[in-house]
Formats: sequence, C-alpha cells, structure tokens
Amino acid sequence: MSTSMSVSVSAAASSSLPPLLARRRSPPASLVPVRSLRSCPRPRLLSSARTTPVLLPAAAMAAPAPAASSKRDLLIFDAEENLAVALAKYTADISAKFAAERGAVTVVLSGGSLIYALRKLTEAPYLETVDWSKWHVFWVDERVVPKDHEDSNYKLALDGFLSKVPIPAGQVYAINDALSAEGAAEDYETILKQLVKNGVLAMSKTTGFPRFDLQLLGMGPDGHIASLFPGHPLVKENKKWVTHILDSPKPPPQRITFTFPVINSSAYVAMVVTGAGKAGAVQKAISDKKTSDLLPVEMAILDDGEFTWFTDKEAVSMLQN
Ligand SMILES: O=C(O)[C@H](O)[C@@H](O)[C@H](O)[C@H](O)COP(=O)(O)O
Repeated sequence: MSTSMSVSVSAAASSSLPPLLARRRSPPASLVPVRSLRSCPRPRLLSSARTTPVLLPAAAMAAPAPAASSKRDLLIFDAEENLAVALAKYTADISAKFAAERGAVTVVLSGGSLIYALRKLTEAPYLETVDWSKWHVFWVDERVVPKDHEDSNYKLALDGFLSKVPIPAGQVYAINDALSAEGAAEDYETILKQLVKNGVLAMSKTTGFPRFDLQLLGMGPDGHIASLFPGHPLVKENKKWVTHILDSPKPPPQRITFTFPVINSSAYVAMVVTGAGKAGAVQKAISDKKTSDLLPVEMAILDDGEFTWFTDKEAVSMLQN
C-alpha cells in the first residue's frame, strides 16, 4: 500500500516535461519524490529555482480511502501555454506506452477548456509521432443534445482536436444522440462492454470496472468532474459504468456520465485546471484537512494509477506555501 504525491513548480516549457512514465523506476534528479504523503503531512518548499522543476512533499491528497498503489502529482505552470506543451508530451508518452503494450490506447475526454489545452497534440512533432491509429476515444460525460449542437462535447472535441488528428472514425465513440438520456447511458455502457470483450478496453483486475488507459479531465469551479456534481446522489453510484442525469446544475440539464468506479479504475488521469475561478476547489481538494462534504474531485481516488494535476499559478493561488 502506498500513496504519494509530489509537486513540481515549473516556469519554462522546456523544463516542465517530467518523464512521468519513467518516474517510478528511475526518477530524474530534479524530480525525486522527497517523501511520502504519510510521513510528511505538510508541504515544504525545497528549492525555489525558477527554471528548474522542484519537488515539494505534499500534504495534498490526504485521500479518504487510500488506494492500493496510486500516485498523485501536482504540476504548476507559469503559463497556460507551458501547460499545453507539457500535457501534449505527457499524453504522447502514455500513448506510446499503451500502443506498445496493448496495441490500443483508450483515451477519455471531458468537455470544457480541456479541449483547447490539447491543441499542441495536433502540431509537430506529435501529429506525426503519435500512433493515432491505435487511439480509441471516449467521453467521460456528454450532454444529451444532437452531435452537431453547440453544447455537444463531441462537437467541441471534433472541432478543436479530433478533426486535426488521424484517428479512425470508427474508434471515436460518440453517444447515440437519437436516444433519451437514460437510453444513451445504457447504450454507451453496452458499447464499453463490447470493447472489453474484444480486448480494446482493459478491465481492472481489482475493481471489476473498465480500466481506461488515460482520462483527460477538467474540473468546474464547484469541484465537479465529469457530470458528477457536489451533493448529487449520482456521486454514490457504484454499480453502473455509465449513468444519466436529468437535473445537471450546469446546463444543459440532461447528460450521461461515467461513474466514479470507472474514473477511479483508470491507469492515468490528468486533471487539467486553470484560472483563479477554480482556486477554491483546488485548495479544498489539495488540503490535508478533509471534511465530510467531499467535492467530486476529491472522490477521484485511483485504485491503481497515476493522477496528475496540470494547473497554472492562478488555480493554485489559494494553496499555502
Ligand atoms: O460537459 C461538461 O460540462 C464538461 O465535461 C465538464 O465536466 C467540464 O469538464 C468541467 O465543467 C470543466 O470545464 P471547464 O474546464 O470549461 O471549466
């Protein structure tokens, strides 16, 4: 059992590309995790070098239920541009790992600002170097609207990302927009089960839920992730893989969403959060003082995976130290 969190503060894009995939075995000198969460309940700045990523042992992620072997990292970027560069490399590295290991890469997208943050993947070198033919793309949540509607997360991703990279169309899993919210959720879960059967989608050996290779997620200012909102009963759903909501506090009201067991069975989750409007939720999520009113983002605790915050200075402006 181990849960650790490291913090990397990065000023320049060139120094903001921690080789996350290699870190477990051979951490680079500038990114050596200092100590585990349990042995160091308070964050402490070890170095203030401006252009070299530095690590702080973090109080963050005093997880309510520590996972079997999960890791958490907090990356803080001076500028959103640097975040986008690092996010592209992180995604490309994970893509290469699973393309080699499994022959398929299952990638989950949210809506919102995440899609803009992925823009560097559509440029050199990644446009050429990523094996896009291995990608299978899913949505952690989708609004129940026609696919060409301005509110559609599919349309957002298509316009800003998917239309610019050569992923086979049959490997992009949009919802069936002819169905009701309930029907679309059931249909999406059926598709996932079929992909498990044919080996595209992995299953977690421990949770009994599908194990996506990478979930690229955003968080709302209220701490919601996917369409799992604070105080909503759906946050407790622990049987379904995909469920529906008819009363989303964020419009539009009808959506489908992955459930927490699916999110938490992932191998890698990137939580991409920028801007001062989210500083309160980030502060609560990363605080070691846990209260019973957990935000949805605080319930994202991977069973056996790596959870990485990609943030900017504004988003962490309420953190102490
Ligand atoms: O369909 C949705 O509403 C999104 O998937 C949603 O969960 C989003 O990811 C967050 O609200 C963050 O959005 P922003 O990054 O735009 O704030």
